[in-house]
Amino acid sequence: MDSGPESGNAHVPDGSGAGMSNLGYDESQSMAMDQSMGMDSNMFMPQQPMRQPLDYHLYTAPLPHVSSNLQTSNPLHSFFIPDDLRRTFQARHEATYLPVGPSPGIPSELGVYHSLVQLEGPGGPSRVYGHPAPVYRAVSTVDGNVYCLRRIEGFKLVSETAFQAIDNWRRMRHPNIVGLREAFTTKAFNDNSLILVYDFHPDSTTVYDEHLNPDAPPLSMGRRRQGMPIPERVLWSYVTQIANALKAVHSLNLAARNLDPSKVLITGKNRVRLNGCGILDVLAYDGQTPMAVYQQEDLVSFGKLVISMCCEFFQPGQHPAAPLDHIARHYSPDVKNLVLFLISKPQPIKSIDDVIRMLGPRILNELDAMQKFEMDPRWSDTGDRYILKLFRDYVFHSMGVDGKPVLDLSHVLTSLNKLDAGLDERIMLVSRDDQSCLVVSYREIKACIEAAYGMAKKSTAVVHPTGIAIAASAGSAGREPLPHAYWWFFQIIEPLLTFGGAFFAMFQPAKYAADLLPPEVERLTRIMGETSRGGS
Ligand SMILES: Nc1ncnc2c1ncn2[C@@H]1O[C@H](COP(=O)(O)OP(=O)(O)OP(=O)(O)O)[C@@H](O)[C@H]1O
Repeated sequence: MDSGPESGNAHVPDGSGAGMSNLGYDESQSMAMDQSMGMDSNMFMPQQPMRQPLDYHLYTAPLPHVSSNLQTSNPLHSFFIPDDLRRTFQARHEATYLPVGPSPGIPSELGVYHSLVQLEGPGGPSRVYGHPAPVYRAVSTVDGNVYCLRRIEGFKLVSETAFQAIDNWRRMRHPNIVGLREAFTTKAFNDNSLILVYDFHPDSTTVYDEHLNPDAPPLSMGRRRQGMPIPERVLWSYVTQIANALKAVHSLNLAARNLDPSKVLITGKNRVRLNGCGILDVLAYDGQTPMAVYQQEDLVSFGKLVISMCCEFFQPGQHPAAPLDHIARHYSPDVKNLVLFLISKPQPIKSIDDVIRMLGPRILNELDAMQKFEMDPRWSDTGDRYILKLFRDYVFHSMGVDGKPVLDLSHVLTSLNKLDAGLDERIMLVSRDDQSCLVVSYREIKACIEAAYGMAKKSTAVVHPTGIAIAASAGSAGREPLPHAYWWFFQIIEPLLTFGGAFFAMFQPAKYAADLLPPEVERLTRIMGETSRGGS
């Protein structure tokens, strides 16, 4: 493993470079210029480049809505990603890659992690864990990804068996739980610390900070916190997602044990995830209490969490009469019934399944809100789309003779260029199960893409005006070098080809774009742009 801050930082350009280019700063070019002029860049440039804030005001606001405009008239702004979406990505990129100078007391390396940055200023002991529990952002040398490190200060491990639940937590992959990667102890901070490594969710906040904490730090880009009261619709959305997470946790014979507003992370619009899972399994390990006891405690804590989300005045330990009265006056009777069920004594025992049964129709609402479309699994297996699906595999998912994936950018570029030219050259497309085989020309594939794109344009403009913005930016052939435009096209339709579905009727740009524009895609796109400019 590398040691010392210098070699540790050698990994940073892989991740932070992507971020820097987003910020409009190309460090490599200026370095190259300095070197070609025989100068030592360190003489003239600070090691850490000064970062200029982005000129957010330069992004155009949406044009005024004109109701008489025909849907087909393609207003100018429909060709660009909506500004709020762009700002969200920008904020996430900054939160992930913004370089920060060395901080006192923070080691430059910690196991396979380097470039540690503390996410919040030093605080006192955590309300949930009893120990100071700062959170750091760090880059892994193993995969180059950014992770979130939770450090429990001043914790001395007495028995290795305290780690036995960690393996189960590591297996947990759930959309409403922050994934735990690993846990270890360290003396790198000059004390005994426990470190738990979680997935990093940039620009996230907690339910406590978003709704309950009047002194919460400001959000990025001047966004306002929602504060209290939490609208009933949002409350049910949170409750459904937390119940969903608890169901998964209890099914794996685990217990969350830290249901608290500060341990529910908001990682997107109304998307919540249980955070800090597994910490109390190590911290408060006794090796005797059966998991069922902790699971019953989870349900009571869940009830208290719902009360906290309804009444800001609720304090742990307070008698529930006043909060329940408040809930009865401000929310529908179902909320009060749910809370009463959760905090009352079990007879003989209650389970998360009972809660899910009580939520019944609310779960359907949540499902509706998340997937306002009819899934048609055969959509991508029929008609022109099937050819596109096979062509997508041919271009981007090549396999070697040994069955292993091969990433060959020249093959990608050549294929996209031929596609752009609409050559009569024929290629053989084979499905992944080797059961179908089609021989088609680039000209025919091009016609399929144009038909699919035209359909997307027509339908998304009617159903979701911003959908067309994504689709249009995917295929903005006039503004990008053409292979580049096709690249984007495939990035956008990738999940649609994979999952099927009447996507034209339900195109959810925020949902897809959030999944589709990760830094890796951006990095690859840049590489492609550079390769094609280099004339390969
Ligand atoms: N997995 C994560 N990814 C990204 N950011 C995270 C992650 N976990 C926590 N954070 C950030 O760290 C901040 C602090 O989280 P933490 O759980 O310490 O809350 P807290 O209110 O300080 O609670 P406590 O009283 O336990 O210290 C959160 O607001 C969030 O911005």
